[in-house]
Amino acid sequence: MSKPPAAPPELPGHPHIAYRAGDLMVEAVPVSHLARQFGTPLYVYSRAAIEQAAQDYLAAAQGKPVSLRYAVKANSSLAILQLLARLGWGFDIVSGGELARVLAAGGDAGKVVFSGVGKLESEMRAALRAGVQCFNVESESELHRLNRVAGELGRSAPVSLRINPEVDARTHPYISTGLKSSKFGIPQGLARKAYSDAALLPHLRIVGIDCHIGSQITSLEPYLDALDRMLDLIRDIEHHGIKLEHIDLGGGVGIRYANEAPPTPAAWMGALLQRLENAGHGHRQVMFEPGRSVVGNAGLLLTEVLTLKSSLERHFAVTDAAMNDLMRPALYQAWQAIVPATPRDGRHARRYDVVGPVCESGDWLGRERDLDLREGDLLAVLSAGAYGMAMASNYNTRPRAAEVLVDGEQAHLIRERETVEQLLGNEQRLVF
Ligand SMILES: Cc1ncc(COP(=O)(O)O)c(C=O)c1O
Ligand SMILES: N[C@@H](CCCC[NH3+])C(=O)O
Repeated sequence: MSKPPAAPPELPGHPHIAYRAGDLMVEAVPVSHLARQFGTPLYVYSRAAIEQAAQDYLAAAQGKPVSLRYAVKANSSLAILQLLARLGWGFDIVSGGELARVLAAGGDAGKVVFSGVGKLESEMRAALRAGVQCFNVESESELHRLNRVAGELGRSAPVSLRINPEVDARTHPYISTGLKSSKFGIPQGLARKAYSDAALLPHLRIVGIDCHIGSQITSLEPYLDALDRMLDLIRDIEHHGIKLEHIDLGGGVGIRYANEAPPTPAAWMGALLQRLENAGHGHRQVMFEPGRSVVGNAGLLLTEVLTLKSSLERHFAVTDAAMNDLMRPALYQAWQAIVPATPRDGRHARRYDVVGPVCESGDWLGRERDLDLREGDLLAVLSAGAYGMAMASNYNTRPRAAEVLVDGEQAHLIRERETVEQLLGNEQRLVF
């Protein structure tokens, strides 16, 4: 007698991604259909999940002096930027390339903040010409450079200074940005001098203050600590006659990859706004730059199992997706759920390392995962909507994956799979 199939896993924290009748579905589309139609590896996003996450933030901001600026670096696909622009979001960019994407997606330059620790003069010029809302400036040197570039263009550059509040965000060290040892921002102790200097530069207009302490933060305390430090600084700076129109508190809340229980955008934003109000700053314009929490759990990476093999010690499932497609596991030892598109009955389950074909021992997507697999099966790496495709590379001359946006029963190809010809086409051969 055959064993009844095991119940498919629940996928908490992944709205619009669920098993139905034994198949993993994104909205109304089984991912197995997508693999057949578009091939693998394939990034798949749910439009409804993105819009729901974006609406959760908008609802939390409703009626409050809050501006939302999506961090383009999390997922910069034009179609996704379009969805957010249509909902009225502005954007947080870190390069001229991201500015070009925002403009191509119909984003409003007047709602763009330009972050980043090393802006090129050409990027400054492009941003000034486009009329961005402000530059988040990270050093004295950048203040002077921006002042000169703005002067040459006959413009005035709106600036907010990014301060390093020196709090431990208690996240992965590579994605902590507010530590004393971090390259980001102006140290707290030098902030007042930087503001006084900026006030004297004729082509700059001070509009705000900014901080960002890191990403994938799942508790409120580090944000509240950072806010308290920023409020102390604001008092000090304003006491010296400099007016600040807005305070930018950086990226959004963390997401559920495994068992994390991050606050909802409403709870998170509510706590920060409450703190501001209690400190007598309730009137102040506040900006947030969420990325991961808008798109992270709205996307998955679909991959086919190419080969099953075993060593004396371990079982390996070699997939057609690799670290060049999804870098987070290799770079941060990040854990992301890996689930089958069509679960089997579990009788042949083994503990697998799910690895890619790239020639690096660090090329793994997940380690020690209990899966019942055959070659040719499809797996989905969940929570891959943020910092997935955006960080993909061509290492090993592997073309980057295609991307599909599911909308109800429809699947729209929003980026074609790269071809090897395209990759080679960028290069020049030597002529002997
Ligand atoms: C300056 C800045 N703003 C916003 C973000 C987005 O953060 P998250 O994706 O955690 O919301 C980042 C990334 O950490 C960032 O560096
Ligand atoms: N790439 C990181 C987040 C980077 C945040 C940018 N400051 C991640 O995947 O978690």
